[in-house]
Amino acid sequence: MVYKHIKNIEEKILSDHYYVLKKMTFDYQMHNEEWVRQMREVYDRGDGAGILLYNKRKQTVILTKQFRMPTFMNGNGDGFLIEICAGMLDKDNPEACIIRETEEEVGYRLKEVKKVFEAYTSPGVMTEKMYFFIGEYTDDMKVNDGGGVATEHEDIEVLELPFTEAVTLLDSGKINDVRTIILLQYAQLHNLLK
Ligand SMILES: Nc1nc2c(ncn2[C@@H]2O[C@H](COP(=O)(O)OP(=O)(O)O[C@H]3O[C@H](CO)[C@@H](O)[C@H](O)[C@@H]3O)[C@@H](O)[C@H]2O)c(=O)[nH]1
Ligand SMILES: [Mg+2]
Repeated sequence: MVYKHIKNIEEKILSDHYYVLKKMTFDYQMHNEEWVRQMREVYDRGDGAGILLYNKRKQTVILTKQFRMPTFMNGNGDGFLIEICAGMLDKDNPEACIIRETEEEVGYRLKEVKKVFEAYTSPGVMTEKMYFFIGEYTDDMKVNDGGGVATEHEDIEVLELPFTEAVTLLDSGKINDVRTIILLQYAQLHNLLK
């Protein structure tokens, strides 16, 4: 595909230790028609999927709590963050990924999930697109205690809490993960637990 506003794209790998950091240099035509040479560092760690798990009968949701180094480096106290269950796609499609992650991280085997939207999570810096889901869980779907993949040293605390409590955490600023904020607000907006 050729676009009129961008040409002469060069890419250089700056780091590929685990995921890939690239330096992208390109000519960009601004709205005033002037061409400028721009440089952007772009981190590519693939795409992801996340899910808000909810139970209408119990009026509960399932969230996770885990240590996140980038937040520890940037003002999040001890570095633990409350999040939706989420993971990276690896080679799966988004739906298969989120069903697998739900079993690994929180221990429920879901039969169906519903995709509610797709969004770029940090569009100035990362290529990542994330697929957002909601899914109903019931106690009989529980197959293990969750916690994440031991061999990868995942150490995930499973939080099952009343939806009202999750909303209180949201309103008091104690939920600081944007993906979690978005899905909890989605649940409020769409009366998911009504
Ligand atoms: N050794 C090593 N392991 C890593 C590194 N980065 C990630 N991992 C490992 O890779 C696995 C990733 O776990 P997932 O559950 O698949 O991903 P996630 O970290 O929860 O990512 C989710 O949330 C991110 C937001 O923070 C999203 O960016 C991502 O798309 C996804 O939704 C974990 O076992 C983690 O330890 C690294 O630099 N080095
Ligand atoms: Mg995860």
